[in-house]
Amino acid sequence: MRIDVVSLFPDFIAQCAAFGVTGRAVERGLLWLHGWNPRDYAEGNYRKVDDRPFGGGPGMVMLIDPLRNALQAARQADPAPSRTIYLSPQGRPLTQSRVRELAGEQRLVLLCGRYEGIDERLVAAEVDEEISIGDYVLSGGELAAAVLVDAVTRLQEGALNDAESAQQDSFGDGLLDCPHYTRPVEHELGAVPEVLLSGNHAHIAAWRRMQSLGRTSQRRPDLLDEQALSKADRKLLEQWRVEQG
Ligand SMILES: COc1ccccc1CNc1ccc(C(N)=O)cn1
Repeated sequence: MRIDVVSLFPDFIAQCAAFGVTGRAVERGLLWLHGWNPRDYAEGNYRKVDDRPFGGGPGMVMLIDPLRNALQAARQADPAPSRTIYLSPQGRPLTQSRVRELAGEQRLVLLCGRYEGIDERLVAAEVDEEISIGDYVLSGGELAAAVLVDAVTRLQEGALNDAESAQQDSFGDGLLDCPHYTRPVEHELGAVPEVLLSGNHAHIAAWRRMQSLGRTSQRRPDLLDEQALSKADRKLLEQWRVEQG
């Protein structure tokens, strides 16, 4: 997958992606990242990229033309069609199911705003969709873009090894993950749940599913509402609630 990022800090995303799973994906040629700086496409010797907001108010707004020129340069850099996404608090909340859809695209062009945002005429004319990574305000869209890059890269074929993709699946099933434990068995902070030491894989799988269901019902009941629970799941959840007391 090729991802072009239009940002005043074009190397930001590439540096975020340079580690771990995404770094490996870049090395394996599964992810191709390129940054485009609107300042390189700005007029005048001050290379102006922002200006005062019409109607008054604090802060600055990003100008149309430097962004538009950078977006066009990014799109023209590769013949494959691309989808332009603007990361903003006004966007549609990003979910794993949306990540799965975007991971299937050949190309994404990510537009990162700074200051108070971007002239709305550019958004209306050049943006295919606005996405928010959560209900909070950041100093720029770059961190949100880096989150999206990470999430879609993990789903590229060959990006994860077997253990990592199994982990991804346990999250991807729409429930919160179960608790995890490792050595030592005994610790001043407590012991490891017996079932995990039993070697009984059916019991372990049932316990993990029960923990995922219980945690989801306790912490994110909204996610549970979306799940059509099987009879077995409802039984496990009931058992978890009894054990919780
Ligand atoms: C004041 O900042 C802006 C105002 C308008 C647009 C973009 C920005 C850049 N900041 C962002 C970007 C994305 C998210 C998110 N929740 O996805 C949060 N902040």
